[in-house]
Amino acid sequence: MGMGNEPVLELVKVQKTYGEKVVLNDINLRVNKGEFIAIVGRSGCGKSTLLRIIAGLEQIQSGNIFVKEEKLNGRNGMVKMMFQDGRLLPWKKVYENIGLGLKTTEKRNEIISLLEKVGLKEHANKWPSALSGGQQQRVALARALIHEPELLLLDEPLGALDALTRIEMQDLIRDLWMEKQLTAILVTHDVEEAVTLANRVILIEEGRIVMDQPVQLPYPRQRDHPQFSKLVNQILNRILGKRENAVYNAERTVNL
Ligand SMILES: Nc1ncnc2c1ncn2[C@@H]1O[C@H](COP(=O)(O)OP(=O)(O)OP(=O)(O)O)[C@@H](O)[C@H]1O
Repeated sequence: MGMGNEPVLELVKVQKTYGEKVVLNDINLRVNKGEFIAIVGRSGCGKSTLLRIIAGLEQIQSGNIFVKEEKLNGRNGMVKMMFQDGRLLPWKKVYENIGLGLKTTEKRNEIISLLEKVGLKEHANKWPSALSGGQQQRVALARALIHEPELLLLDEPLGALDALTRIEMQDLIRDLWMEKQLTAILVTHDVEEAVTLANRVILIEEGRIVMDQPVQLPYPRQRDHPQFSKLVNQILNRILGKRENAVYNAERTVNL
């Protein structure tokens, strides 16, 4: 993976408030091309708000955001977001959902190729309601990728899926990230998922970045690798803070 020094995203002293409440405070973050960042933290710490800001869906009170060294000002075609619920249009067929916003003939081959890559070639002409939750998320992923975004934002995209489908989707996301040399930011509750996918795990606590942990294990990540569970443990213990005796049980799914 080529992770150069070319910045795709830069946040400088970003502050976000809702009324009196400071939701994000002095956020400084630089993401280089080809990186896969995972953002973790307790519920309500500001993860989704951060992603929505980067997507240009929320205003900030102070600071600056640059995408490809261009100042971000509202929504930007270079950034695409995928949500926990696929947000597919139920009255459009699968291939139409992927091609939303494109002219009918435009990118036809790319749509077909993406359908193949996400394993849905046979389902191109179906309605979204005929697909499983996991398949719908595959469509949502293809829909984000058809625009060849400079930055892919993933807001807990696998949160509603069963454990097995989740692992399959993690593999798919990793493969596409590698193949297309994507730059991605994933918000997740699942520390194991973060360590499976990311080259950096960022922890937010009460609106501040309190940890920026590189993950140097080779891909594909082996969940039974001692370094893997060690790192998962370390991050979980950091999140859990003062509870010193907290022991992570790898057999259990931990939701924060
Ligand atoms: N539109 C809004 N108006 C007021 N407060 C908001 C709004 N959106 C979010 N907040 C508050 O901002 C804080 C951060 O919310 P955010 O959704 O970013 O957290 P999160 O870390 O993504 O949580 P979760 O993991 O539960 O999704 C929370 O205290 C939340 O109540």
